[in-house]
Amino acid sequence: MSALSNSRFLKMNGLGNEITVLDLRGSLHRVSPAEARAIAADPRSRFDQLMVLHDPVTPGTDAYMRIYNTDGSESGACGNGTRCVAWAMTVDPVMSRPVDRDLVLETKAGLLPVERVSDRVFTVDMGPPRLAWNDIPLRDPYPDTRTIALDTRLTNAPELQGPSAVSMGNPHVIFWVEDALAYDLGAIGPVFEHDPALPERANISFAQVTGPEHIVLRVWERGAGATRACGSAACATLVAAARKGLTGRRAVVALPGGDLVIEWRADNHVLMTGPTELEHEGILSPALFTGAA
Ligand SMILES: N[C@H](CCC[C@H](N)C(=O)O)C(=O)O
Repeated sequence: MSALSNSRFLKMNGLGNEITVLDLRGSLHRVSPAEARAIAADPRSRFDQLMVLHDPVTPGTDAYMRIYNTDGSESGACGNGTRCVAWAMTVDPVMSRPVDRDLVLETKAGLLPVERVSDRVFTVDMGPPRLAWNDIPLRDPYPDTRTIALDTRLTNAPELQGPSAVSMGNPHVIFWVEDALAYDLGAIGPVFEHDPALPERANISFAQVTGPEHIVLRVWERGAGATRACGSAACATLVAAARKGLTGRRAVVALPGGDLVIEWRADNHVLMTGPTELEHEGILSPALFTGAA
């Protein structure tokens, strides 16, 4: 029987980005890719990202998070999921613990301080963007990642060239487009996600800059597909837009699920503000894990 059988979970969302939160603090179990896929396969616990809480690693932090995509792969960042975890750790009667300061969460990519703005709204300090080609990572060395080249050329969308690349602890490629709604994400997203110039694949964004403080964004997520919102993509896009002089350092990023406010502060940290929503809680059925080791 899996150590996860009968574990309590929260099904949440951040702007429609489907998030399942699982608290493994106090346990040494590490969710396997097969277990993550099994949890995703049940409609009650379905997720774009599974956020797993572990005991804190770095002194002064409140939890270490592992982040899984629908396909079982792991990511270093998930903005919408981090807000959901912050809600769970400050409000949920089972997961919350008293803290007399703002939460600090940790992932393999670094520390994420979180501030509660109102009941369900949180600001996450997503840290500094990583702009060097080998940090994103890209296959080819670029002195400047504001414009890169992928191997993929689409005959039906030849304008999709020269995207920007940014890491927010996870890799993002951003295409600048006239109309973000014009693209069939399900058809073209996976082709770019798996481009040979992206050694760890990437989240693929289609960004339409509609003003110096406004961007319309659609995202095909690595390992999860088209989602209603992607917080780290919104951060990566604002950084890339500001670097290209398309926007200032603060903008509203409009995603299918709603708006995020993103600010690239003078100290180089990127702040993301947005809502969270609890849908329901549940218990992982042992039957889910038959055959998933
Ligand atoms: N939805 C998440 C990002 C997930 C990124 C993941 N698909 C990856 O493999 O990097 C967000 O709100 O930031």
